[in-house]
Amino acid sequence: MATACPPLSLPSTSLLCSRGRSARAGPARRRLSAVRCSAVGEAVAEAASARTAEEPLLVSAIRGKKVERPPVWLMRQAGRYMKAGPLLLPLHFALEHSSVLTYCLYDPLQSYQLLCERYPSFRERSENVDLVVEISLQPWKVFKPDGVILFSDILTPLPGMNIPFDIVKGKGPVIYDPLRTAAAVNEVREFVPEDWVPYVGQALNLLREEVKNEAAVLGFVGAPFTLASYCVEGGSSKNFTMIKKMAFSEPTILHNLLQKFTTSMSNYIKYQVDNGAQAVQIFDSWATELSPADFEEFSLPYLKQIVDSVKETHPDLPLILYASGSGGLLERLPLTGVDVVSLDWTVDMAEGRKRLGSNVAVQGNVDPGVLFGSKEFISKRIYDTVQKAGNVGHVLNLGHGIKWAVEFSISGLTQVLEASRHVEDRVSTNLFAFLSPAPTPSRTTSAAVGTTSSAAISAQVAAIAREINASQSPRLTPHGARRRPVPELLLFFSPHARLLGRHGEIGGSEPAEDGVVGEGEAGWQRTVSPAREERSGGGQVTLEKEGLTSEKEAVRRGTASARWRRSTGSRS
Ligand SMILES: Cc1c2[nH]c(c1CCC(=O)O)Cc1[nH]c(c(CCC(=O)O)c1C)Cc1[nH]c(c(CCC(=O)O)c1C)Cc1[nH]c(c(C)c1CCC(=O)O)C2
Repeated sequence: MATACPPLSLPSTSLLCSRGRSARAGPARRRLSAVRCSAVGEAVAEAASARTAEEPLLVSAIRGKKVERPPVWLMRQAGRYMKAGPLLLPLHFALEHSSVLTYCLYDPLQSYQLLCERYPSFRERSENVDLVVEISLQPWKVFKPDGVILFSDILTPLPGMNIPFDIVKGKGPVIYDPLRTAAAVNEVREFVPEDWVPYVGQALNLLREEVKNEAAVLGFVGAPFTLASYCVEGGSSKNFTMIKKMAFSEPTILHNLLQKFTTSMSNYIKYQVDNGAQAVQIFDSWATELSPADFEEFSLPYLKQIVDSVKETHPDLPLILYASGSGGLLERLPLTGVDVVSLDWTVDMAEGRKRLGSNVAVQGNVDPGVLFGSKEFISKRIYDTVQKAGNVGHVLNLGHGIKWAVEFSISGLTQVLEASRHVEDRVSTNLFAFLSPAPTPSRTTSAAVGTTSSAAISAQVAAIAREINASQSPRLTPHGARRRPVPELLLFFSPHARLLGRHGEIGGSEPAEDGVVGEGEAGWQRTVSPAREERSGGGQVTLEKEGLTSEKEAVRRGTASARWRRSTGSRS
């Protein structure tokens, strides 16, 4: 068998704002809340205890506490749907302490796509700390879901287990030497995350710093059977012929492999939580290819072993189990000991609840295809799901990941405002999470950011709409781009926006040196958070407004060039 490739070591200094970052020497152990994860039934009793700032809504909901609304996040929220073509957004912020009007042509809905162009290798994107943090944060900054999932893959640990793999565009995962013999399985090593994926620990730590407790930082791993299916099949599979052949003719070999994944994924979950993950989802996507009897032999015992091992050292860590198409296995899934079972949309939520029993919370289960529907249709389906799931122990999510073809409808604040007027119950905030970009943390509007009340969101959205109207910005289409309507969307300044802004066509040339990109007239300014600035060795990256004759001109010229300047002056 081929030897495993070493972890990609990418020069993160060439990216984003990471100059001189000092990664933590070791995993920072974070104390999770002392509240034990309890059964849904019991939890109602302790429901009076309100969520604290120490605990994100999602974690509270999983613990069975009564929460003001079901938390929401979307599987595959990082990346997949951010597929639209180039788009230039004129943005208008009146900064509180400055008369300078600041613009941003950075469109986060674009940025995953742009990053893919610049970093076409999935492994590169998912193994570089800066990119992982940036991509993980993109959907959170735009939509403010209650969970921020690490941008990574279930297969990321494979090289560390001596199983070389890659993800090939248009093809998916490829395992170069499929594991089909006892000898090949013997070569598989136990995974030591600290040695092989230090970028995962670093990224999780950074995500916790960035997200604070406004959302839960979610880690994830693949389940043994699902990982084994990729390794034995050599990649994605329709019929799972090879792994079934092994299971039914040489089960000992498969059990040996499953045990290796079990020990390794237990370690990996512990590593993730030690570095900041506040809940971990176990993906057993392909376990449902097994008959119930075979699930009991080839998946269930290993899942249970992982849960037992993790709960022994990390009893408070919420564990979520997802298996797509799990209707036939539903009663068996809680036997793993997980805290949450994620349902797909082929199961009715109310029936699913009954079948799972009261000792487990549920996640799901809106059909991802519903996102192709009208806003009214989406609202109705969300409302149904929330009602059927009940008040306690529900995390609203899709039944599977966002489909490739979905381009989120963010077609205007007016429409969203309209929706907010008509939807007045607790579903409304979830509706916002699905349908609208999160309000922007501009200084003028930051007061309401982070609140979950729909009234506050409406007020903020109205303020943003007024800002946009007042500025009467021209609607632009970038050079060479297909003409399309510009969403009236107010965006944020990401601490990582430098690279993205450049790709958003505000500057044309490559950086000569960190922070210096090119010459031009349009003016931009962004600030680096103190924490990040410290990590980047001090200094502030600014892109300043200079030589503009009008706002309109700034936006127009923004497509051509801009001047980035690195200043080491004071923070603004
Ligand atoms: C296409 C693919 C990859 N890796 C994998 C596939 C599926 C191939 C198949 O159907 O057999 C394997 C995989 N990766 C993940 C799962 C479990 C979830 C599922 O059932 O889809 C599975 C089965 C989690 C994930 N895989 C990824 C995440 C990222 C975090 C998030 O959910 O946003 C997770 C949890 C990211 C990922 N992983 C990959 C890409 C291209 C991306 C980024 C964009 C996208 O979502 O398509 C490569």
